[in-house]
Amino acid sequence: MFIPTLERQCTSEQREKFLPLCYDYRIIGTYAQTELGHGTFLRGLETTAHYDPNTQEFILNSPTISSIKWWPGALGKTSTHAVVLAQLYTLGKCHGIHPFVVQLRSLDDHKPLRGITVGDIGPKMGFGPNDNGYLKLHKHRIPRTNMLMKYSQVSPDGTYTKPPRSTLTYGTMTFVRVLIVHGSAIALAKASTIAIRYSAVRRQSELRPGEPEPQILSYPTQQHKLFPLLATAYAFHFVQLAMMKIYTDVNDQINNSNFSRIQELHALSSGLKAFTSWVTNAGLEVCRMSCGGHGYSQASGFPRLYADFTPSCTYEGENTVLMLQSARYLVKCVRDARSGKTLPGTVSYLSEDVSAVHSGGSSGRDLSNLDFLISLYKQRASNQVHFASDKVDRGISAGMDLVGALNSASVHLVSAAKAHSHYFIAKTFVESLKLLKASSELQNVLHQLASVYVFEGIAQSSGDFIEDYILSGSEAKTIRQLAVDLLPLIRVNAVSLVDAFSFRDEVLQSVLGRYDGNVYENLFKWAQNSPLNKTDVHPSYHKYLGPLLKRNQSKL
Ligand SMILES: CC/C=C\C/C=C\C/C=C\C/C=C\CCC(=O)SCCNC(=O)CCNC(=O)[C@H](O)C(C)(C)COP(=O)(O)OP(=O)(O)OC[C@H]1O[C@@H](n2cnc3c(N)ncnc32)[C@H](O)[C@@H]1OP(=O)(O)O
Ligand SMILES: Cc1cc2nc3c(=O)[nH]c(=O)nc-3n(C[C@H](O)[C@H](O)[C@H](O)COP(=O)(O)OP(=O)(O)OC[C@H]3O[C@@H](n4cnc5c(N)ncnc54)[C@H](O)[C@@H]3O)c2cc1C
Repeated sequence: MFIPTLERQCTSEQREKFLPLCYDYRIIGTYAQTELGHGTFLRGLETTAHYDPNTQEFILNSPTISSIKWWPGALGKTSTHAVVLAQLYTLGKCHGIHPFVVQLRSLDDHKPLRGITVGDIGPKMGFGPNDNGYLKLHKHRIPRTNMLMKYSQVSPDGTYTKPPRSTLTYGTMTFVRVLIVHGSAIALAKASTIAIRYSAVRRQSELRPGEPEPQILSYPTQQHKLFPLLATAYAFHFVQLAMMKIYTDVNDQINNSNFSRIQELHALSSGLKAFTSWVTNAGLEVCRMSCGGHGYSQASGFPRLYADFTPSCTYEGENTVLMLQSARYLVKCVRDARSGKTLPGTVSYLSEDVSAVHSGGSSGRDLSNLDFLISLYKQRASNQVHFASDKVDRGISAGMDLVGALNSASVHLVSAAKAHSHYFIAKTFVESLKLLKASSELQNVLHQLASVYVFEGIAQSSGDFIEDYILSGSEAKTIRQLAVDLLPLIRVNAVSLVDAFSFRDEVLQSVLGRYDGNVYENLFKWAQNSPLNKTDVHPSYHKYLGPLLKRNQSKL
């Protein structure tokens, strides 16, 4: 995050000064924004940067215990520098959060500089090798030119020039949220690879006396656990490509001072980061549990995969908060649509009349047609966004201000943002396959994946579709069965579909997910290498177990 911030927020002179040092690893930096007391509420950050025109320096300070920077990756022991986000004060006025480059440690002996107290925040649930750290600033002075001034400036006499958009400071977070969508796709692909390969190797139970124990991948329940997640990994692969394309396009516009789509990008990246990381987080646990006891072993790779992925739901914007950000924009779009404004691409459906006639019992509609089903996802999203938006309007009519009305409707707003994200993902998956240049055989297999993703997505949220009369109960039942009917077809290619991710064993880090399937021998070898097995009799026997046993034996 240190380098992307410099690349996006530096003037050309600052780029020339700082970036070569980063690219050559002559300095190592972190992104120090979160504090002990604030991570979400950025306007509440307390670190200060007061400009001293006499020396043309900024004085950075951590005025309170809650203002200590807390969590930034590699801050504790590794980084020599940080981008520090602080409240900018000049000529007696506060101008809000701005980014500053601060050197933390000497480039000679790596010791913290004067005015800098820095260290590791202590052991965490995962990310063991990462020294997430704390930083306390004691009136630490930096040159004026260390404030990143691409968008806003402080002149030598202290005059402040404001940015074209205050939120441009938040640009790196948007970029990383887009990366996290990719990170979710990768993590779910890894978990699917481990679970499906192991399920092809593992044989368990005797269905009928005398018959060989079946592969657990042959059980419909095992397939129902794993194949929708496999399909989701493919869906997230295509959606991260689409998200990155939108990010790149909008970022190019921003670089040409066209800020018209910055809100749409913020809303989409926030919703997709939250949606994909929540779904992946839950999916990792389903994959682990589908591997039985061995899934719980470190040898499976799941404990580390989960412990290292799960903070994706928290960092770079806590997921609920980001869903609310996305929903806030959707509500605004409903208002714009009602006032006749044209809406941008990813939200244009909110101005369409997607109201459908209740299908009643036997609908005669083709419930296996993906284009038709995507229209139902659209209808569900539009209904939920309009419902939440109407809640906000009713709150305002009842005398609340906008903040109060948004807060009062926030549970529905999160549901609306989830439905919006889900529609975007399902639509993107189906549309991406249409554009894919692939053999008919491959198209057929990928169509099976897209179908099970779309069917299962409806099955798992059938309440949304039935409550709004988008589907009848019997139609929902039919779609649920369509998903189950697909499972044996996907079984045929399941192992090939995870092999296609091409994770090397060294990357997958899983005895269960080994490419050669040689699990049991390698589990035993792995166990023998466990530190506890260095000696047959563990040293603790002589200190504790031995005396205990001998003392009690003497009583026999
Ligand atoms: C292949 C890759 C694989 C894996 C890699 C993936 C990941 C690993 C990489 C890195 C991850 C490691 C560590 C994580 C690092 C961090 O966590 S850095 C710190 C992250 N912190 C946050 O994200 C803070 C979240 N909080 C916020 O963003 C804001 O506080 C808020 C938006 C929640 C609230 O802002 P407020 O100003 O208080 O409130 P608001 O009134 O809602 O917002 C004001 C207006 O600003 C707009 N806005 C907010 N954010 C943005 C943005 N980013 N871009 C554009 N616009 C934004 C908002 O929409 C409001 O606009 P209005 O027009 O409605 O007024
Ligand atoms: C592994 C890891 C690495 C990190 N790396 C970095 C880093 O490199 N740099 C950095 O600056 N930070 C980093 N962070 C910090 C991270 O960005 C924050 O933890 C994150 O932004 C969440 O903020 P918070 O911790 O204040 O949570 P909080 O916002 O306190 O969340 C707690 C609860 O409050 C709820 N909540 C908060 N606000 C609202 C609201 N307005 N409406 C409804 N509910 C709300 C949330 O939904 C959540 O349930 C890292 C964190 C972790 C775990």
